[in-house]
Amino acid sequence: MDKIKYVIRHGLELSNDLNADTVLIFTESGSSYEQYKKIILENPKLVKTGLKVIVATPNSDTYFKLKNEPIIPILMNYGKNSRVSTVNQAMIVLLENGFLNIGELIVSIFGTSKVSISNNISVLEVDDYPDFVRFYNYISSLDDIKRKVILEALNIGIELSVEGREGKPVGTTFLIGEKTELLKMTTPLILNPFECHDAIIFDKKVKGTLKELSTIDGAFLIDYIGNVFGGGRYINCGGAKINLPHGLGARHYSAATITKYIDCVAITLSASGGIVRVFDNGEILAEFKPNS
Ligand SMILES: Nc1ncnc2c1ncn2[C@@H]1O[C@H](COP(=O)(O)OP(=O)(O)OP(=O)(O)O)[C@@H](O)[C@H]1O
Ligand SMILES: [Mn+2]
Repeated sequence: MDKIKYVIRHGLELSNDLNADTVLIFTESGSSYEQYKKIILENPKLVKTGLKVIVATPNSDTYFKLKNEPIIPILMNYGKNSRVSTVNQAMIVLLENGFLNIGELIVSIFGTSKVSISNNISVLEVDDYPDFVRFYNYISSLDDIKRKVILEALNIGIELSVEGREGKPVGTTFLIGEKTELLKMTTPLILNPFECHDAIIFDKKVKGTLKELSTIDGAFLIDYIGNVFGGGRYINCGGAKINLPHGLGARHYSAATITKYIDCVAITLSASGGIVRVFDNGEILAEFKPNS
């Protein structure tokens, strides 16, 4: 039996022994999933009834093939990330899409030719991610479109944290709220790159533009239905009593402050460390460390 099969069978046996709720398989080409199918054909008992099988791939062809399979496929750009940050990113994607619930136990498996069992199989508990759980509870209380806009901005922040720009780390701020209020509380540092453009955050071209423009100073303004209507905006409000951990500077204080003054959500990406933070009502609601 070739090495990948051992790793996957080992992962499935572990999920069985632990009575896991979910098995999360990572595959680029889809070959690990093919191996999984062969193994369960030979040992059907390895997949307990009710076990959720999720297959994550960065390859869109593989993703479309998986869509016809009796599993949950997810397309996520994890590239050459470390296994730990890939699993972290997958947890965020799965929680965002409601594929995982609080209290669940997950066994994640990377089928790979370079067998280093050490980081090919990991056991994760959703509750080990209190930030995710807190954020998950908050985000699931929002109406559908608002939730999707915030998650999309978060995704862009997380991808930017992993990718940087021209090989360098970037920092930026996304403010999601009511247009007139956000415009009132911010001033333009540059001519508005989104002026007279119909820019919707879900549009791939807009996502690319936001990533490209993340190198400029200031914040992006997005309304609750996803229109990106401002960029390079300076948050012009201070004086609120804000308590943040040491080491955070003006980007984070301004993001926290504006969420204290008006009803909006701020998402920051720190240029020093790549941590993505979500602010609501002057506090850090969640921190995501995609590169940890
Ligand atoms: N009031 C503000 N409104 C919008 N953007 C701001 C504001 N203050 C700072 N920034 C942005 O944050 C960038 C970094 O500033 P600073 O280093 O003080 O923040 P920080 O919280 O330490 O963030 P980082 O962790 O990214 O360094 C600035 O170059 C600017 O682009
Ligand atoms: Mn700084």
